[in-house]
Amino acid sequence: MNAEPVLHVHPDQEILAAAVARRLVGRLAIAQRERGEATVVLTGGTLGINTLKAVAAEPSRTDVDWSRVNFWWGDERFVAKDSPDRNELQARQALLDLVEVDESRVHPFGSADEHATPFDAADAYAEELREAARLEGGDGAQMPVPTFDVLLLGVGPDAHIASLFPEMAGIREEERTVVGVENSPKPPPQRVSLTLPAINSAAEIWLVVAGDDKAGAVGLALAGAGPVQVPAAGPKGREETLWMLDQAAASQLPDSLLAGGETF
Ligand SMILES: O=C1O[C@H](COP(=O)(O)O)[C@@H](O)[C@H](O)[C@H]1O
Repeated sequence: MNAEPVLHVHPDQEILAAAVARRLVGRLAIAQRERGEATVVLTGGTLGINTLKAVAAEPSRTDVDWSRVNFWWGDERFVAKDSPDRNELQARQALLDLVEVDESRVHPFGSADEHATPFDAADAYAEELREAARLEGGDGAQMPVPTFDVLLLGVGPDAHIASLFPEMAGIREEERTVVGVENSPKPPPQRVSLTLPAINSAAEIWLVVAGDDKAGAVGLALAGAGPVQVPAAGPKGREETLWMLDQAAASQLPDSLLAGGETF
């Protein structure tokens, strides 16, 4: 059963990124103690990348054996492999290049150098996820994806998550685990994204959001809007759905919701 959303509000973006980083290190360390490995799904975006920089600066990061962390991505911009727009490149520069990762456990989306279209890249990623699920012995699971311990999501001012935009085909997808995206309202126009059912297979989903330009989207998502109009309303982790916000992003939430959350 999906957990009710949990709300944490931090004073500003910097403190928020540090809090997400500390929590992520702790969660990955626990998963490694329990299962010998840990799996995280990364997000791009300003706060997503700042969180990875905060992990690199976090003293407790040594609690995690980074060579036993599996890295996946929630979405990617369909551009050249060395484009600075790539979420993968930004994540590598922020964290993965600074810790000892095992490259066989790093799973970036294919790039525009490797695939003719974002739809081809989506098919290839779906196959990679299916194979990881098979190796885990999870063939009976509803979605052919491996166990995601933590899946990080940013939220756009239009309430998009990953590369699932309001009213577009991707957010309506119910069968596939990965979709190609064309005509994204946010540049670059071609993208690849996990679908909502794949996202919702994660044990814990953390929506990390900062800035008053996101406050309207956060307010609508937590007020119970529908995911087609407000994609950020859709994520529901199997064990936890955690919203980690700064005060600006939380500024349009009603007092009744804020009272049920934790303010730091
Ligand atoms: O393009 C993207 O945008 C979203 C949100 O980014 P932000 O800078 O507004 O926080 C991000 O979650 C996604 O991964 C990325 O591809």
